[in-house]
Amino acid sequence: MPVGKIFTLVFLKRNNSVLLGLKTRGLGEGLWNGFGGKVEENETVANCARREVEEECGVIASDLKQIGVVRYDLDYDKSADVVHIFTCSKFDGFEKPSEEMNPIKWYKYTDIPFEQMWPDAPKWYPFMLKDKYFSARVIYTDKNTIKDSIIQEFGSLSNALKLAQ
Ligand SMILES: CNc1ncnc2c1ncn2[C@@H]1O[C@H](COP(=O)(O)OP(=O)(O)OP(=O)(O)O)[C@@H](O)[C@H]1O
Repeated sequence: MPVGKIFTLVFLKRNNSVLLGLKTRGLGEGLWNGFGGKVEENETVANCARREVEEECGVIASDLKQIGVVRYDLDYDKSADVVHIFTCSKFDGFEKPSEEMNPIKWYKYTDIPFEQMWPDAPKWYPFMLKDKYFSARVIYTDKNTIKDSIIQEFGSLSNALKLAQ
């Protein structure tokens, strides 16, 4: 399947909590998620991650670390979307809601609202929360139904990223 859209998704971390926002519009509306969006033309993946965090929750990320990638094979539109996953535990400024993510809330790692999130989140969040390099592949038959998924942990980012190609 050819790769279609490329996204970033960033998780800010503090004291065993992760910052999530409720998406107010578009893709994933009404679901809690990290901060991110489509990589624009002539933009690196890391720059997109930094830009989206600032746009969506007002902080400047200073130690963004890519830890994995999730590849979505969408049977219904015959393309694969790729989401590059980052964590960040140092940032400047105070987090605040935005037009796209409102409200925002720090969730304890043990208290993540999976019932109001994308259905694949529980499969790979455990790796993200522990900052383990991973890649995940999720096959959707329609927008709400996962046909199959494979998650693998890696010793290095470069190996984890092979799935994104
Ligand atoms: C089955 N497919 C998918 N499953 C789970 N999550 C998906 C996804 N496809 C996209 N995502 C998430 O959606 C976020 C923002 O997407 P989105 O609002 O479209 O990006 P962006 O802010 O650039 O949009 P605007 O053009 O500004 O509205 C993006 O970080 C990513 O976490």
